Amino acid sequence: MLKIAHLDLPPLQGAAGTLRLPGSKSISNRLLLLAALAEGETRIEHLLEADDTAVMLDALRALGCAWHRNADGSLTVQGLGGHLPVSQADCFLGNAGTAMRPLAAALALLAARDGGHYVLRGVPRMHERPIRDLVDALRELGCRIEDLGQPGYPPLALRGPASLQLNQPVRVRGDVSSQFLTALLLTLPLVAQQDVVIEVEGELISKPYIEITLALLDRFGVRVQREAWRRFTIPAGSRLRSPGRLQVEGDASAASYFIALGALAATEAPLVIEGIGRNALQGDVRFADAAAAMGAQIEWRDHALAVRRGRWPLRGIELDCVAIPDAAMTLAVMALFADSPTRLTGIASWRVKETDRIAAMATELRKLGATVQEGADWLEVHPLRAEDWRTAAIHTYDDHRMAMCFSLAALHPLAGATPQALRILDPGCVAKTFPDYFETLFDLVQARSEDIPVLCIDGPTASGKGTLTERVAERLGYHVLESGALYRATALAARAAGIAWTDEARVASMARSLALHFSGGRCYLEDEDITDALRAEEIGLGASAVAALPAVRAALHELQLSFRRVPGLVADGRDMGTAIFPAAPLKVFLTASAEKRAERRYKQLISKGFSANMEGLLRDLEARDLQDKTRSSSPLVPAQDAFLLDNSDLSIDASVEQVLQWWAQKQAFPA
Ligand SMILES: Nc1ncnc2c1ncn2[C@@H]1O[C@H](COP(=O)(O)OP(=O)(O)OP(=O)(O)O)[C@@H](O)[C@H]1O
Ligand SMILES: Nc1ccn([C@H]2C[C@H](O)[C@@H](COP(=O)(O)O)O2)c(=O)n1
Repeated sequence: MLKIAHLDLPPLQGAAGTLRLPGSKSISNRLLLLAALAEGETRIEHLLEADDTAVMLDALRALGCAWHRNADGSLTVQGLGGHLPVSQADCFLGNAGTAMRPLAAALALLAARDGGHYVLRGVPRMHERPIRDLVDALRELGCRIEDLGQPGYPPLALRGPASLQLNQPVRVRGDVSSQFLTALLLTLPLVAQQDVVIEVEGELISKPYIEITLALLDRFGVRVQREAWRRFTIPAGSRLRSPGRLQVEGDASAASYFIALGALAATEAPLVIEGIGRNALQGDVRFADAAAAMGAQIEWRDHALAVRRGRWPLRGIELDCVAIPDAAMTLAVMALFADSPTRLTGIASWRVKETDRIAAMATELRKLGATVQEGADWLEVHPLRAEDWRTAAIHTYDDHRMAMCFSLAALHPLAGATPQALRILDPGCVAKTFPDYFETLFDLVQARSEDIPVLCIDGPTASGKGTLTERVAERLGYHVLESGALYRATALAARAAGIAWTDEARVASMARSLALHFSGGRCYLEDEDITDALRAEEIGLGASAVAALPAVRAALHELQLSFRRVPGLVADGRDMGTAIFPAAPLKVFLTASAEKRAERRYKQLISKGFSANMEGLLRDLEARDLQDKTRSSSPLVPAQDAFLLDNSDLSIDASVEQVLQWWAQKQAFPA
């Protein structure tokens, strides 16, 4: 997950491959609540692991519900059988509407029936998201609900006991958010000693979400009778009973970004999206029809969608998006790639989501140069013409969907006109529903190699290149190439095979076939974790020896280039700026006095439990410097255009800030 201030995207060119969607947010949080309230134990597979489910799980635990993760990643919830073991709790629900609304209903009803005092609160934006319609419906039933802040908005206190009036139908508005009706449907079975009737006022929006609610209630043994979309009856004697085991389907709203990606950029082969298919429960899967209307070619499979570019440019459409409110945001960005305007209507609910999404979308699309008109419940986006494109820093308003859909703008053909397509501010906000969104995207997209930025950090041993590289890459969300590890692995593998480090042909042949891979900060040769073995001083000397052989350097050249992947690379070594990435936009040559470097290496070895001797280290380090500087092939010298950084008396943090400052000066968006 990227926890950085901003993410710079290079112009993207194509997309291919297969991805697995995270679990649906809407299904995950409904299932968690039902499983917690039901009788019996429920095992949930493919549950979404993100901020919105984390706050729900924390709240359930605070309410006395036990749950645990299983070795296979599934989650087991011990149902409470409709009775809370705690009579007081204060729950923080972040910005998760799918947790706030149903928990408010559940706790209001249980407090009324059994007594208790519960508080629900969230982040400041949650306290601006209306809940009055639900609170009014619950008050009409007799629940005692206190507004702790602005009336009609969280935070709320839910108290009891109170006498529940279930003889009359409970009325709830359906035209602001369907989550109010969902909250009542999920929780009224807790008090259904008699038939409980819910009547919807106004035209119900987002009906597919109610279908999800009804389908899940059915799995928990509650068969709600529905008359049109106006009247719902929970039969007397309804009880929530665990079905035992359940699977969460992939998130259909999250699928929209990849359906769009396929439509925009899968020109060779389809992009395969696993986790939803033709029998998907979620209404947002119908986003695929909208994308098809714009020109996407979509093959529906049982549990996957295969999407490729069809009509190009895309076709502008006019669509009532009331059934696909979340996924519809993606259409607004696709509209930039069309040949006629796209008009999205029925999106009034965007105004009360994580942010005012109509205003946010219009503002940010305009930053890219698009012409956009907006109304109370509609948005019209015009195709982005060549002369209008502008690279922009996209504000995401702490809204995961803003970050995800705007990343697609980097595919715009005009984005290639600038070295940096666009900047996404606060990309970490995707953690709400899709913590690995950007990593998933980067695995699927392609860019011209020369468009992918590289920062080179070269310098002598123990100058701190590796440390600086890691920190800078972390701050930019870029990949890392620790090229010394490739020479070290070659030396290690040669020694294991009994090949002398001076045998150029055999060592080079070994380097060409190295089965190396990096994962979770560890380095593997075949299946063996060689991370620690690589750091032995002796292997460092061996690496220096094999690195002096031109055939070995040539053998490792391609492998090093293959690390240049979207969104960017920070490469550390001796010849990154001079030989491997000579056109890199930023080259840093990092040095420190030999004494300081020996002292750092000494401390490093001792802290890892290795024995070390200062004089010996200084001697080895100077010998290595000499060998690296004087070899004929790619010697250790600063590139002509490198910035020199002597960090003998500079802390790690100060070195990182210096490099980031140099980098910012090279960017379209200086810090
Ligand atoms: N500016 C600094 N001040 C003090 N210590 C530092 C500084 N930069 C790095 N170090 C420390 O120096 C040690 C060596 O750093 P690092 O392993 O990053 O060097 P390196 O140049 O990558 O070495 P090698 O080329 O041998 O892999 C580490 O323990 C690191 O924490
Ligand atoms: N780009 C590179 C990287 C490393 N080497 C050689 C020279 C070093 O002595 C040895 C080990 O590197 P380290 O892990 O200490 O960075 O590998 C090189 O020649 N070119």
